[in-house]
Amino acid sequence: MAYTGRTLGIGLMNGKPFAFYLLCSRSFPNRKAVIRGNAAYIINQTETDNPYVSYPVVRVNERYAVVTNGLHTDFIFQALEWEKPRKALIHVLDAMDYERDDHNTPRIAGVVERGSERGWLGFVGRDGFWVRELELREGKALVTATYNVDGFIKIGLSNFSSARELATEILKLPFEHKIISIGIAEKKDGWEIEAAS
Ligand SMILES: NC(=O)c1ncn([C@@H]2O[C@H](COP(=O)(O)O)[C@@H](O)[C@H]2O)c1NC=O
Repeated sequence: MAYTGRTLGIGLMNGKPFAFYLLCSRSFPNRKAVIRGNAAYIINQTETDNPYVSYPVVRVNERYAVVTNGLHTDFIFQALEWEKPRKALIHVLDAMDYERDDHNTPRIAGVVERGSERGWLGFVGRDGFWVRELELREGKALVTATYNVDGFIKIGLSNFSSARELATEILKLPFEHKIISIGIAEKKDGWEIEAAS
């Protein structure tokens, strides 16, 4: 598979929604994930002027989990206080647009809802913009990425029963330049967030 860069997915396992993030990077491999309460952050550990390589990557509340490849995580999460996921993704991705870096790197985003078998993916690039509300299928992830994925692809996953197991499974996927994975899985009263590297 060609290099996908930042890659994320949403799906259903054992009847419960999940989401994941897979940080793949050629240029900034020295990163770490920090999980704090209801949020996770990607932190770049080398000196750089690039504004796109450290960011809030996950935010959850008792209803939604949001995962993205940039600062738009917080804006989408906040918009969910007054609008549904499809509208929140449309508004925020349209407002923030793609990254003004050397690659015109797209912004990507995923949202899942506790107790729901529907999920949402969004993408804004220089030449494309889409937001989809999707039916989640048992044992499958719907996956999009910054580079070389046309829309989204469907990937089958081995059974997992925790966010940690999900993060470990995701690291086994055949994507290039994998650095960190983050699993987000439904639990009794919210979401579990775990990272693996
Ligand atoms: N979110 C991230 O972790 C992230 N990592 C790298 N980028 C951007 O993508 C460019 C290419 O990075 P790479 O060669 O690692 O795929 C970087 O110069 C940077 O502007 C990112 N921006 C969006 O994906």
